[in-house]
Amino acid sequence: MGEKKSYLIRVPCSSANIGPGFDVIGLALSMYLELRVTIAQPLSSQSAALPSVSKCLPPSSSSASSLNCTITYTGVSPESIELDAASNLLTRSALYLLRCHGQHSFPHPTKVHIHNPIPLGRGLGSSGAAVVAGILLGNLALSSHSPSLSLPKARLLDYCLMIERHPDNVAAALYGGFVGTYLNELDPVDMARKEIPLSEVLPAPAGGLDTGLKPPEPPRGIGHFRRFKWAKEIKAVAVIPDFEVSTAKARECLPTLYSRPDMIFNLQRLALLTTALSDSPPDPTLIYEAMRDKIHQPYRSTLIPGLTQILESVTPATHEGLLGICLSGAGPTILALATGNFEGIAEAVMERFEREGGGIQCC
Ligand SMILES: Nc1ncnc2c1ncn2[C@@H]1O[C@H](COP(=O)(O)OP(=O)(O)OP(=O)(O)O)[C@@H](O)[C@H]1O
Ligand SMILES: N[C@@H](CCO)C(=O)O
Repeated sequence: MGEKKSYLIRVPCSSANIGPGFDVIGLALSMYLELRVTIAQPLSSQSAALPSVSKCLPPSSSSASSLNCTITYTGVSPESIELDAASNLLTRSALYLLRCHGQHSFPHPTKVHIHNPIPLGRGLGSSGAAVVAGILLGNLALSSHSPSLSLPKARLLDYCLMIERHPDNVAAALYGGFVGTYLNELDPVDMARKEIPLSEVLPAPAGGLDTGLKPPEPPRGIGHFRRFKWAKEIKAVAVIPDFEVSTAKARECLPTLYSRPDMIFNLQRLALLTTALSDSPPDPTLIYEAMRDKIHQPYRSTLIPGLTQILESVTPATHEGLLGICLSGAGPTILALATGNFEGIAEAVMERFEREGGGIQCC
């Protein structure tokens, strides 16, 4: 084993759905999960041209080495983040990719410092960012052994989609920008492979060398994305309530069947929304209407006190600069798109959370 090389992996948080685009639309925002990674290089690959990294941040907490990988962490909710590589979502995602390629642990020694400002379980794609960062880490570890093994982004998206099974957050996190996504209709064999229980793709904890088992590889081309244009005047304001809503719970409260009028309501708006958000100057009347939704927000209001009142009362007519407003991802964060008056809009949402939501504070 020769020298060590350092790398920086930076993945944005994201807001999914943007109203009517449930499981379709993702918007990357400017808050980043960062990994500072040091991997020992086999002598044969020392000459490979790879990104460099600046100094690591001082760790707040660290783990003993597991599966050849030591994790340190700074950022939000340190008490909720596993520091054992066999249990941490990020390193388990990396191990999934490595094990599909016959490597059962990280190159010895691998050090990963995670700096995470993305609040967990608030609808800002923390898990999507963690999965994308983990798959990028796995790809880095794989290519450190043999640069020719490095996988293209489209294939990395397949790996991400085996773990986080809706494409909106992971596509925005992996590619950046404002994206539309779909899942392909796969042939029956590949479809069955895609539906393999998550516990088999990502066992928790991930076993050590002794498991010897190869996990199910992703079918090729599970999902596809397209980046849309975004009008430069439009900025995002995220109001983050001080409580968590797990995405799993927020999906359980949705119906399995929808009425034709509700589906048509969403399709009509979604068809206009992506263009409306690229138009300069933006049209508040069109965007506010195009961000309305009938297939997830009304059901999620049971988990998020005050949601309905906020969406109905904070409008372009009442708040100058506002274009549209929606639940961010599975919530509870509220996402407002605006051209100005950002603080006034944020204060109005916070005030209504406190009043209508029985004293909910925002952080
Ligand atoms: N950096 C991280 N390291 C380890 N685990 C993480 C990390 N980020 C998120 N997680 C895991 O993901 C969970 C949150 O995922 P969840 O899908 O419920 O919400 P979210 O991704 O923040 O919101 P949304 O999917 O609505 O945008 C956390 O409770 C934690 O278990
Ligand atoms: N589209 C997903 C995003 C959250 O991860 C949902 O709303 O459940």
